[in-house]
Amino acid sequence: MAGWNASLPSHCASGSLSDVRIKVVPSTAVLPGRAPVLRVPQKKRCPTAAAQSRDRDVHAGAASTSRGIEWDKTEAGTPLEELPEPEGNFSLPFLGETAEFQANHWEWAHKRVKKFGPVFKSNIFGEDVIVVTDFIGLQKVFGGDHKLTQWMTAPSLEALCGEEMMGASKQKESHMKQRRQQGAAFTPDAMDAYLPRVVETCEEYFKDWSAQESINLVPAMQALAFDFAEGLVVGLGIKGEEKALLLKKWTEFSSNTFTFVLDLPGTPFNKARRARDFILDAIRERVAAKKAEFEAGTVKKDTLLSFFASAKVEDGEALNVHDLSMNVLLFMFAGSDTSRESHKVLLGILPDLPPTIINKYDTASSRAQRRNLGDSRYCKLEKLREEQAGIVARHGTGFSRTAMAEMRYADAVAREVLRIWGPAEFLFRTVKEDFELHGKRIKKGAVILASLMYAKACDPRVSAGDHADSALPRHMDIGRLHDSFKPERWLDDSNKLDTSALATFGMGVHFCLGYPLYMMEAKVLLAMVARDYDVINVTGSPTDWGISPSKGSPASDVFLRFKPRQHV
Ligand code: HEM
Repeated sequence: MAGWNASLPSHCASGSLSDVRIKVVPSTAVLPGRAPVLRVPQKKRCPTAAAQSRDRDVHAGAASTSRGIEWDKTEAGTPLEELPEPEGNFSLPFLGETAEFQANHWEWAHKRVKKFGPVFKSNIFGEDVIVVTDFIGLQKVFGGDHKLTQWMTAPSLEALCGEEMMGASKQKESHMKQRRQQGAAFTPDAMDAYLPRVVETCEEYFKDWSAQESINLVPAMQALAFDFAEGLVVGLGIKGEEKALLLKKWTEFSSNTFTFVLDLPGTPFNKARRARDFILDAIRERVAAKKAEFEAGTVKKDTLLSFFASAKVEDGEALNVHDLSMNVLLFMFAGSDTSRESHKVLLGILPDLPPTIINKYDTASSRAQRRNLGDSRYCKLEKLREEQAGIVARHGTGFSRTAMAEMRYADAVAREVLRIWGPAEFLFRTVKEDFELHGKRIKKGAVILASLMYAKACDPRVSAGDHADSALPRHMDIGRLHDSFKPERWLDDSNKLDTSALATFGMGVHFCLGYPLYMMEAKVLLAMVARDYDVINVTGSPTDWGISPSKGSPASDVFLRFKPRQHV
């Protein structure tokens, strides 16, 4: 869901922050293998130990996420009241720095980090915010969730998705309970149950795409992500006009969720509210049927809804049809826009993958052959193909938990795409208690804008200093895949890269529940391309991905051709 998290939609540009606050939803349950874990230290340490640990953290960067952080309120033993507040400017009255921030998030942050350090003040969307730009800050902010900080979202999203449900994310007890319940839909067994549908959906789309001369990337990914979300969350099984109408209503809903809460005919909020009601009507019967199936003991657990219906009852509290419907709405919202944005880049960059990933095929003669062919637009997927060839030889062409687990290179490709161009650029929190960050006092009541994107840009595990002179460092530059795109870094344990390095799925207790589901979709997509297709960019010009993931990316239409090839 593009709105759960990070990047603000452009139509929110001029509102006040209280009208556009980012979203996010519920849940703790079963997190994927190397999800970032934030541990609370047992006791406060002396200033020297704290300083040494800080140095270690600076050098280890986000790697420290995986072994826990120190989020005592004061780091150096100085009383909080004596610490200075972060520096920064508010720029123009009312407008603050919104325009500069929106024009280019990288440059805006980079200039200020150089001047004020990694935590600074700004004014965005009419509100004073404290901007946090490095992993140490992210660890403190997200590690402090429910204690130092509190999750926040836009009032409009809260109104549309149910205040009781959204409000649960703000309080520790209700959030943890919600997360336990919802987490039942994201266990490895649940993932097994979703896999056939993911495979079937991908097969249908590839069949359709390969029958066409070319597909327009953005609308194609919109349809695919909606099908994934609808099919996996609720499983209506609708086709044709009925599905097209639901997608239309879904688009009306999701593109108008961050707005002023003004329910008058013609307002964006009104459009979103009406679309929401249409969707709830469309799913209500299905939801009621699933609940009845569960009560009769005949439920087949193959969608998130079926797990929610079961888990809630197993937890001692049966969810009624309305609550289940709101869960469905929320999870479709959480999963569809974010996945759409990510799949778009995942498939969109394939024709431009650099030969550096080719491995043993990247010989002098193959390079010469490519030069002779003179067609640099042909997708260079050899290393992925090689991995798939091995998996098919060992497990056959079907997809199983074991086969998926062996797709390590596909996993690394998906991660590397998200690291460079993850859809969640930033998240918001409110401050519950004063605390110290980088020697500054962060005061209760402040609003924090945590820049996931900038933190990734200066991640010392990846950056190796190439961030010093340029706002957009080479390792994050999607326009220079030869320099930036290195899936191999995820396979080398000495890099200490864990899921925190993606940042785009958040961190700590609100870490994205849908992460394993997204990765499953991404790996099946990559596996099918690698096995069966050449991907050719037929746009006529190289893809311009734009300034940042949330800024109308790609900048113009991209047309891809999926050309069937010989089986590996
Ligand atoms: C590439 C795809 C995705 C991205 C980039 C993404 C990003 C995020 C981020 C950044 C957060 C944390 C927000 C915060 O801490 O304020 C989050 C939370 C969440 N995401 Fe995702 N998400 C993706 C896919 C999904 C999918 C497919 C689902 C489910 C179908 C999902 C469900 C959730 C839920 C339920 C939460 C709330 C967890 C909590 O608050 O405890 N996400 N997501």
